[in-house]
Amino acid sequence: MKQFNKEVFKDAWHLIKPYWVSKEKKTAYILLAAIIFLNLAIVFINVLFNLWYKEFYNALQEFNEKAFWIALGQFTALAFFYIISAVYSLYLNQMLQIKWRKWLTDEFLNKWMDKKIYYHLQVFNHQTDNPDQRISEDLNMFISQSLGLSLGLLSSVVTLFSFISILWIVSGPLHLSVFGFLITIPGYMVWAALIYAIFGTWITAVIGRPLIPLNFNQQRFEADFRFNLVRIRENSESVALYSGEEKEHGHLMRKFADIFENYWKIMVRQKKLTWFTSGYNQIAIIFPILVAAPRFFAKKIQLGGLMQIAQAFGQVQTSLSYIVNSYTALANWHAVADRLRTFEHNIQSIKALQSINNNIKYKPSDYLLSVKNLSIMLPDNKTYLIKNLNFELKPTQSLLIVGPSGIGKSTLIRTIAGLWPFGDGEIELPQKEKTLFLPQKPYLPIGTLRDILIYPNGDPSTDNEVLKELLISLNLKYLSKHLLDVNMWSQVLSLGEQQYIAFGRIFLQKPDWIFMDEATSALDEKSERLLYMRLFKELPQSACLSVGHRSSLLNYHKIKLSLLGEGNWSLEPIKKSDSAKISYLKEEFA
Ligand SMILES: Nc1ncnc2c1ncn2[C@@H]1O[C@H](COP(=O)(O)OP(=O)(O)OP(=O)(O)O)[C@@H](O)[C@H]1O
Repeated sequence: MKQFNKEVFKDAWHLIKPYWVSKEKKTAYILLAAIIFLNLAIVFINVLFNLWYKEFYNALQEFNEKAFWIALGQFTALAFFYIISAVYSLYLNQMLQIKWRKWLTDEFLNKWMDKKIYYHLQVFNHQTDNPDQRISEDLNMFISQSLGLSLGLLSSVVTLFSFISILWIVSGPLHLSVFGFLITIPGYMVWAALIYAIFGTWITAVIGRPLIPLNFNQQRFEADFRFNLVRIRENSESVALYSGEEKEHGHLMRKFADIFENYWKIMVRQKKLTWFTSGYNQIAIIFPILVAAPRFFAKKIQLGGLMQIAQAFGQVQTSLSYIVNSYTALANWHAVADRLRTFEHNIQSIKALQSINNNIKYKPSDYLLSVKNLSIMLPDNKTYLIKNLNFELKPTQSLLIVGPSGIGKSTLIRTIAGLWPFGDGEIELPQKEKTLFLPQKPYLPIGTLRDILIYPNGDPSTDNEVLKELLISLNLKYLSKHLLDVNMWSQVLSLGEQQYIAFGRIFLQKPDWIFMDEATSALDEKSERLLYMRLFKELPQSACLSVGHRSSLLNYHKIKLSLLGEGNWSLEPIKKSDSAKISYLKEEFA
């Protein structure tokens, strides 16, 4: 963790400021003003309570029943306003927190999603650990702590100054005789409170300081453990097939051992701290009475005065302790702000890398995909996957990219999609809405099959019957009954079924340009054939670019682009002999 310095506050200000100058600033300022007002009202009511203490206990001491009932009436009124202020101060505080959090979450999601940064964070190897934790927990903590700390400090400072003056007035001077000299300490209870609070909070800080890094680590270990559990859930089938339970169990318990060890240290430290703080708090009840007792027994103050002193002392000591203790909260707040700023910095450096690595020029085109002098490299910007590639693809045409594993076929598709920035050349590409990219493992968002089929560019008003018919035509009749069931479909459906669904998206969304990266690899050859035939029948005008290893794919494409390694490639029409079966297949389908 960094030391506290100007940079820390500058960083935090960077995170705080945007909301307070945003479109929502008016509501935010109104809420903040109301919360500050209510907090100050609470301090004021506490001051009135302090005066009340005097009246009430004096009435008791003097057996004055009338004054007793008047004091009870005053108490009821004060308590009434106190309760209203406390309830609305918390309510409005939470309202401001959630509004601020909503706004900031939206901002962070924008930054993370913008220009495919979430993807490039991984490609450029600028991984930020657990971005999910940063966007959910850290933002939440940052906002609640920023508000909590600043409002808490404000209340404590105002309380401190209000009660120090009261304590000064009610405590009176203390006359001491030291070695024959008469020493007078004016407002001696104020000094007693100061010494007590500073001594107490200093010891608390010494004992409690190691808790700061321990709590910081605990959060990290918990997030790590959770992440590993989620990975098993997402890969449950593979783990089950490998019967990897024992290994996974061992791995998870090793991760949990970090939590356990760290928590043990927290426990031990917390125990030491509780020994001290509970003693300190107990003594705080009796300490002011002890210190003020000599003046009470000397009949210089009444019972009411004694109770008033005790209460004012408590307020001064609590607010002082809060101020001194806030450094713990500040350290936590600092850690959270630091994590959020690192995340933002990483996003910024990705943007910078994106603008450095932008030698591939993308131009919009209506009628063709054109690749000119395209070279593609690995992220080291030295190793060529493809050198000076040139080809064109027009509507109705089909191109098949072939080559050994790891040669760069998917990377070419990524480059055409604008995801891979390492290289140079020129790509003319139809608009995004007219294209559909199908990866080998289709992405099925969590939701209904309806949501999945219309993802990403489908018409949201598509009739359910149309979607059911589509599923039936894809040999997925049994799924048509579950069109509106929410499920983690990517874990329920076989990979082949998922590839069928991905084709369903093509038939539904009818893109003019279809890019398929081994999109039929999990299907049997007959299914593959039927899907391609249906594609040519229903979307005769569309252009299709596929990547694949299977020779059967030659039947469905007119041009072959072979990647040969070290950047070399060849482009040739697919010979009739290669695709001899195609006319027969067409007939079969018709
Ligand atoms: N994010 C990345 N960082 C570094 N190297 C990468 C990254 N993604 C891919 N590569 C490398 O780029 C090369 C080409 O990968 P690509 O996925 O394009 O191969 P492919 O021809 O599609 O292989 P396959 O047929 O197995 O799918 C591989 O050597 C791979 O390791």
